[in-house]
Amino acid sequence: TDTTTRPRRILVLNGPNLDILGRRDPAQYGTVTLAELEAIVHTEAAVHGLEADFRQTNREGELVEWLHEALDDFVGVVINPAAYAHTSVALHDAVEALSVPVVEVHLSNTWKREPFRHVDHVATAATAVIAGAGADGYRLAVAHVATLVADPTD
Ligand SMILES: O=C(O)[C@]1(O)C[C@H](CCCOc2ccccc2)[C@@H](O)[C@H](O)C1
Repeated sequence: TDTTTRPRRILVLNGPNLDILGRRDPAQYGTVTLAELEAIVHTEAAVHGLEADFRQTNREGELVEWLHEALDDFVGVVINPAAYAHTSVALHDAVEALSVPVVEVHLSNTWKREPFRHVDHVATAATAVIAGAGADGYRLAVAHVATLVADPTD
């Protein structure tokens, strides 16, 4: 019998333009970089005995295919869909297909910004949404997924 316990993994997904975070537009997103967000996520995941798989892409279909991995391979998902939150029914449907918790995060408070950011197709399928808390929102999102997936027998 396999007595080794496999680490419980969460998937942390980042959408378009988050790869240039910190290089431009400090007014909206501060000086935080994607690498700094990744460090925050790995640290918080470890606090809860979870392992985070942190990814970024500018391609909508890649986000859809990565979400499909959470059907079998992950206990929870944190996603910053970036601008695709405001446009993508495909991401809505992929999130809706999942049975594991999905927590959406936006660095900025999108409700305080341009009207075109007040549509959020991912939010209408997600378990929870954290917007406007900056980098701390990523930490909070990981902590919330940890709460939702906590094993009572641990
Ligand atoms: O607040 C967020 O996290 C957003 O998801 C960030 C997206 C933008 C990602 C970063 O885009 C940059 C654009 C220029 C310079 C630096 C980052 C934006 O389209 C969403 O409405 C809210």
